[in-house]
Amino acid sequence: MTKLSVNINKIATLRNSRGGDVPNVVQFAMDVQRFGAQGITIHPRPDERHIRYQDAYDLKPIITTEFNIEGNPIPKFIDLVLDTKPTQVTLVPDAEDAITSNAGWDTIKHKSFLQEVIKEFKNNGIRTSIFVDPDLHQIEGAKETGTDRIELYTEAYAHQYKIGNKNGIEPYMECAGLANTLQLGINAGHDLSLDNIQFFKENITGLLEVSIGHALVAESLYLGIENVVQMYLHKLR
Ligand SMILES: CC(=O)[C@@H](O)[C@H](O)COP(=O)(O)O
Ligand SMILES: NCC(=O)COP(=O)(O)O
Repeated sequence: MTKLSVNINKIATLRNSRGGDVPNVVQFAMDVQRFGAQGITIHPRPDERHIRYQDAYDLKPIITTEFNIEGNPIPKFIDLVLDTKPTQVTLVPDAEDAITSNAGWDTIKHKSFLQEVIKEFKNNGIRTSIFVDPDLHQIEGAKETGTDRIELYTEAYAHQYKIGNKNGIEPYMECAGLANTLQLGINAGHDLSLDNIQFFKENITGLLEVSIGHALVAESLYLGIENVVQMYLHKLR
């Protein structure tokens, strides 16, 4: 079975755009779990433009499923993760000014750094995952870091699928095959959506978890808008 971890960054983006507490990210996380999601993902960024570090502390007590915190392991992030002890930490090499995550780790170049931080998280009972491009050398490098899992960066797959090229799945299938052989757990994320998720799932053996945020929130707006407009019209009769 593949677990669905809902990334709630975009809920925090909406909240922050007005100040105040609407929508409430803690309530949203509770509801999403009640609706069946098997995990909650957050990706606090250093500028706290969406999820704030305080959100991680507020969410921790209400998460009854799996709590996944993603981010670049700068000292402030490492402290947050060690303090809140999520189920899983996903290390992402994103630049401070990146609009969103745009590359996986160079697991060969950063091997000793990754080994060091992964060891610290694992010593504290936190499962580790590292964000990687679908490249066989990077999967081999990931194994050397000691990580429990990899998260396949699916932006390229999503793009190829959107333009009608289903062959875009092939590098992911090869990497998943190697990861399974190396006994690395497989997660995936970035730009996964209702359109492309089923084909990905059907072709990736051993897919343990997907984290989905941007498309899931946009789809929720589209799929919910008719109902909400009708509710307003009803009140205005
Ligand atoms: C690692 C990854 O692909 C996601 O965490 C994604 O980067 C979401 O982050 P933003 O919501 O800041 O775009
Ligand atoms: N790890 C990927 C993630 O959490 C969500 O990415 P996206 O669905 O917002 O692109």
